[in-house]
Amino acid sequence: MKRSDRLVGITNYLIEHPMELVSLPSFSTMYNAAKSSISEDLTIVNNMFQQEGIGYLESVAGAAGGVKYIPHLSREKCNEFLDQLCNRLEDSSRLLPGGYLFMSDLLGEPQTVRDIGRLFATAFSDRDIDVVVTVATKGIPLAYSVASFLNVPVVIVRRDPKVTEGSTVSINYVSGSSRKIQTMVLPKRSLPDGSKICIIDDFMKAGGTINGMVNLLKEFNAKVTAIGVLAEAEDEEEERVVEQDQYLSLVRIHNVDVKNNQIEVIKGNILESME
Ligand SMILES: O=P(O)(O)OC[C@H]1C[C@H](OP(=O)(O)OP(=O)(O)O)[C@H](O)[C@@H]1O
Repeated sequence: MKRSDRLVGITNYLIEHPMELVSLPSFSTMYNAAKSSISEDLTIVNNMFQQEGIGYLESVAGAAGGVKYIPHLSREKCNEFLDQLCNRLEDSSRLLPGGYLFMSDLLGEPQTVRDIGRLFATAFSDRDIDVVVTVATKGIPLAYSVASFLNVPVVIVRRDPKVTEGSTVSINYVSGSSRKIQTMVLPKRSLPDGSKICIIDDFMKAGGTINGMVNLLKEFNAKVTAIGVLAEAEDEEEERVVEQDQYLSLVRIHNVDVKNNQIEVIKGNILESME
């Protein structure tokens, strides 16, 4: 097989299997090529990934070694995407009662959801994450996207117990959005003890929902190592229950002026977290 053909195959395989260790011998077998040729191929692919600003190959030495494709958007691509996101969201017709924003159209676009997942994975790929957790419903597509780039499973917290899920753990929390006591439920068998968790949600206002998930996960002796929200809104009435340095947001809803039907949407704090 020619090098040019191998490069197409190797590139596709790595992009399809982010964060997964692939040994050189397995590539040699896949493409019937010497390890030295594969090693040269991987150098070319790594250089191109970095030139394209889509990530890099991490080499793992030793007999059980190999390479991992680490999704990592360049700062330029992150800025470009966040600018587009802010422009699309800064549309006063999206404004909903209570300072909420209609975002379901974005959450229905596979390419937008993929880009959001890739951006969070860029910020979280160096954190030790076993599972991505979200709460039904609007956080679900984002959780799957982030999880696909981190190569980890998704666990979904419900707001009501289902007989089809076995014994469950539940906690009560106040979501600033509805200002009412709500319940969060997670089946006991959902998470191995001590799991390291990335929490993802679409929106954070008072932070009661995020905080609820943090408290629920304490019941599983889980460790929250990353929290990501697509959008955060400043909540005038409610004191934010999640500290600024505990979460990353892609965009921030700023200066909501319901009377004049105006909103300003600016970049969130995610870029500050990246070198
Ligand atoms: O920070 P808080 O003040 O708690 O609000 C953020 C919550 C509220 C809203 O969910 P809902 O629209 O209530 O529920 P769903 O996601 O099922 O649409 C959003 O998806 C976050 O989960």
